[in-house]
Amino acid sequence: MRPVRKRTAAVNDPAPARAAVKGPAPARRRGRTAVVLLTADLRVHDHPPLRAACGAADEVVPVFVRDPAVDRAGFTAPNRLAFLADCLADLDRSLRERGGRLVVRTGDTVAETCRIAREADADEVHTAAGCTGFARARETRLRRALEEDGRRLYVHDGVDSVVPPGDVVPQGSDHFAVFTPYFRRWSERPVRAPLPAPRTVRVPEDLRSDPLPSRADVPGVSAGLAAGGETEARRRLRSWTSRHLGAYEDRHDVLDDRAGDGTSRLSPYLHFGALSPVELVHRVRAGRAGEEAGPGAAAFVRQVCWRDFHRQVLAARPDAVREDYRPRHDRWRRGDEAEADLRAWREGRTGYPLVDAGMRQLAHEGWMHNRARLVTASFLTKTLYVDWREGARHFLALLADGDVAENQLNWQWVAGTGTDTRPNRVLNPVRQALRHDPDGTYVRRWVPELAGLAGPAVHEPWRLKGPDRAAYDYPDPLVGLDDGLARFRQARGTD
Ligand SMILES: Cc1cc2nc3c(=O)[nH]c(=O)nc-3n(C[C@H](O)[C@H](O)[C@H](O)COP(=O)(O)OP(=O)(O)OC[C@H]3O[C@@H](n4cnc5c(N)ncnc54)[C@H](O)[C@@H]3O)c2cc1C
Repeated sequence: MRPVRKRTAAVNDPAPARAAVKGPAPARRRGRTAVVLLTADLRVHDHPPLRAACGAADEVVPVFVRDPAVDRAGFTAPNRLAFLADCLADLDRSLRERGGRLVVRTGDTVAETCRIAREADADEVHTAAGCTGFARARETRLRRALEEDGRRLYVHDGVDSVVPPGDVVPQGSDHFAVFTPYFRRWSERPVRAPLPAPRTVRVPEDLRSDPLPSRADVPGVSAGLAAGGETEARRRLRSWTSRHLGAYEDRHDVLDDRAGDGTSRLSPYLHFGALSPVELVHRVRAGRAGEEAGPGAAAFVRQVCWRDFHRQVLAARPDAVREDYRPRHDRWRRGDEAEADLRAWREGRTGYPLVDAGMRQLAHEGWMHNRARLVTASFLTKTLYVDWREGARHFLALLADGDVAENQLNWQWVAGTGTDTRPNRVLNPVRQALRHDPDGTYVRRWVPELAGLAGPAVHEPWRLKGPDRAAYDYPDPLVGLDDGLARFRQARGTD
């Protein structure tokens, strides 16, 4: 029996439950049970594996496996564990509303999935395709193990991306290496219709489940971490798109987040699959009742495309998690001085208020505005000339949306080892601050020791002299911007 890779329909399909399928569609039989292995797809709406399993079987086992191998790979962090706990609790509630429940197991994902398939006497397992090397290797092992047991694995594409990696490729290559041509082709692709949540999910009664993890049991969580879960994701999607989407094109780079809504803050929900990117794009393109989707929607959808872009790069080049996508022969600074600079950057004490504000927002919320991510990452990799891997590791230790594809490839983009066509550009943190936080509100919020400095003066405290300067307990800049720039240009051989 061969495993089957399923594709949900790529086009608007009036009957989405009959999505296009590669290979034989399983016919529904009485008494039949299917397992749905959930990974980064913690939702009930627009869930192709769940819909397919509900369509094929009388009883369905939605299972999430807490796998120590994921921890060992170094990609778990308190903020994401807490957010995950929220997502699992919410998913369990949604399944219970539909007559079912979530089954949680702990152990090796492959062994546990096979065990539960045996216990439930399920002859098929449905799961979503992943884009990382880790996920793909796990899929291969699962397929083999299930085959040995006489069971069948269905892997569904298009669950955590709008366009699955590999579906849009340039001639003669397995992926796009530059965003703009990818975006053009991506935009031409019709997007399949989102699938409704199943009305009922019947789960066999006698299956054991470990207790659901709880956010309260996770130590070291950021005080300002958002609540996770599909219900919250859908609430946020509704309220943000109705009130702020229209202004996105103009406001997405505004750092002053007193209003807090220049961007959607949906990234952690997308990371855990609490929100479907397919549904997100549909909703945004559809606009408000009776209105055309405007430039805000177009700018937003373009941003969501970056997510798919990185996923298709990583699927083709799994080594880009750790290796330079485009090596620039960097000899990054190492040693005590570089370590001290890195520490100051992590702690938000570089002496550049915008950089420090971003780093402190990250520590407090487990999230950082995209513009601040760009500035803080450029400062580390270019002005301080410290290896992007160090910065990526720190971001992954804190970000609720910390995602191997998006984090590593954005870091590489900023460091100039990735897909940026201008790899040696350096963002000046003062100019960026004056442009994107002109009144200094963002900085004063996150660097309260400078709150006494009114207006844009907060961006350059080093201009103060004598006792005025001494009144502020805030460090001097780690390095002059001109010196940092000269060091970087020399290292890259562009001076
Ligand atoms: C150094 C660095 C590291 C980053 N690490 C991550 C990460 O680990 N996980 C992550 O999801 N994003 C990452 N990003 C991308 C981006 O900063 C976040 O997706 C965005 O800030 C999330 O906020 P939002 O949901 O309000 O975005 P919005 O502006 O509302 O955008 C909507 C969605 O589009 C997607 N998106 C927007 N910008 C990007 C981008 N540059 N790359 C990929 N997707 C994008 C996100 O899914 C986002 O939720 C990183 C960017 C940089 C520069």
